[in-house]
Amino acid sequence: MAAPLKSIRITGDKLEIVNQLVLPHTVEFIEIKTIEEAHDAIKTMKIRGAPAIASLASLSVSFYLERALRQSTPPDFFASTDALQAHITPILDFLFTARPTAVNLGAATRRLAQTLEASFTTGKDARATAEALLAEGRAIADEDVGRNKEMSKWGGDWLVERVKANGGSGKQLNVLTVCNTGSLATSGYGTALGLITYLHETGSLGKAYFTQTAPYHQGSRLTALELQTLKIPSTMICDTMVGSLFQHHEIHAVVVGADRVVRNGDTANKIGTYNAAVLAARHKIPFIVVAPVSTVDLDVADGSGYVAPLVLFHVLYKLKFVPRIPIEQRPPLEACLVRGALYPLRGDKEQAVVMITPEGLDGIYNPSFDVTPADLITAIVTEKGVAVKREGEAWIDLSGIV
Ligand SMILES: CSC[C@H]1O[C@H](OP(=O)(O)O)[C@H](O)[C@@H]1O
Repeated sequence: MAAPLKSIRITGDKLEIVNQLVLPHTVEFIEIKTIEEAHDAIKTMKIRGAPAIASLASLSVSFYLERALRQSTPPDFFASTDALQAHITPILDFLFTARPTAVNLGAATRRLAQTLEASFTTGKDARATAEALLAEGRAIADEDVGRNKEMSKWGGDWLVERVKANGGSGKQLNVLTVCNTGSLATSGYGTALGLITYLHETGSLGKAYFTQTAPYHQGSRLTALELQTLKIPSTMICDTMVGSLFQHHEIHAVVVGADRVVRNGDTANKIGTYNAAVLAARHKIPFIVVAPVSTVDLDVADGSGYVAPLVLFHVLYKLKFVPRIPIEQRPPLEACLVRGALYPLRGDKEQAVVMITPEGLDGIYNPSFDVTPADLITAIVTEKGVAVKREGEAWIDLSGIV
C-alpha cells in the first residue's frame, strides 16, 4: 500500500507543508520559515484540518526557538524568562488568530503558554524554557498519529459490533464521510478517514463514499487522492446527493471529523455535515464523530454557534470567555471559485482557478462550518473510547472519553 501524502514534512532544520490549494494535480512543498508564513498558510488554507493546523502552529514556534538558540549572539529575549514570555506570548496570540473554529489550534497555543508559565514555578532560565517549549511544540505534532490510530480502532470495532448486534455480518460496511480527515488533515492516519482505513485494513469495509465538499472541495481534491493512494474502494458523490445515496444504497454509517465538540456533544464540523446528519437520522443510519480529545471544548456548554466579529472573539478568548462556538466565515470570493487543473489534463497539469458565478455577485453566504446537534449524533469517538448517546436523550455524556 502506497504511503499517503503527509501535510507536514520535516527534513533536518527545514519545516515544509504540502500546498493543499493545488492538490491533487500538483504536489508542491512550501517551506515555512517564519511565524508569519505559518499564520498565512493556515489562514489561506494552504494547510487545513483541525489537528494539522495545530501541529503547524506548534512546530513553527519550535523552529523559531531552535533558530534563536543556534544564534551565536543570543537574542534579547533570552535575557530572562520574563523577557522570553513577553516575546513569545504575542506570537502565540497571533498564531491563534489564524482560524477561529477548530479548537485544536487554541488548545495548542494554550499548551505552549502553560509550558512557559510552568518555568516560573520550576525556576528554569530562559534558554531551558525555550528548550522545553520547542520540545512541547514537537510533541503536539508527534502525538497526533498514535492517537488517530487509537480512535480509529475504537470507532471501527464499535461500528462492526453494532452492525453485528443488529443482525449484520460486520463485513462489507459502506460508510459515508464528509470533507477530508486523513493524513492531509492531521499528522498522519486521520480521524474519520482513519476509522475508514482501519475498517479497510481489518477486512470490514465495503466502500467509502465521500462528498465533494464544496466550496474548497476537500472531498474531491483531497479525500479522493488519499483513498486512491491507499487503494480503498470508494465512490465520490456531489454534496447534493446524500439523500439519494441513502435512498438507493445500503449505508451502514456516516463518519465525520470535528473542529469543536462541546460539552453536550454538539459538534462543529465542515459545512454540509449537518445536512448529512439530518438525512442520516431520517434513514436511521448511525452518525459517528471521530476526533481527538484536543477537539473537545468543555468550556462551551452547547453548540449554538455564532458568527462573531473575529476581533471580539479574540478579546473574549484572551479573557478565557468563549461562550459559544465561533463559526468562521470564509471570504465570499472563495465560494465563487473552483480550483483545479485545466481539462483535458496535459502533462504539465496546468493549474486553473475558475469563476463559476457572474462577476460582482452580491450576497454570498460562505460559513466554513455548521453545527450538528448531539441529538442527531449516535456516538462520539476519541483516543480514549466511544461515548454513545443514550436512548431518548438529546445530549452525549463525554465524561468517559476526555
Ligand atoms: C481531522 S479534522 C478535519 C476537519 O477540518 C476540516 O475543516 P477545514 O478543511 O476547513 O480545515 C473539517 O471540518 C474536518 O472535519
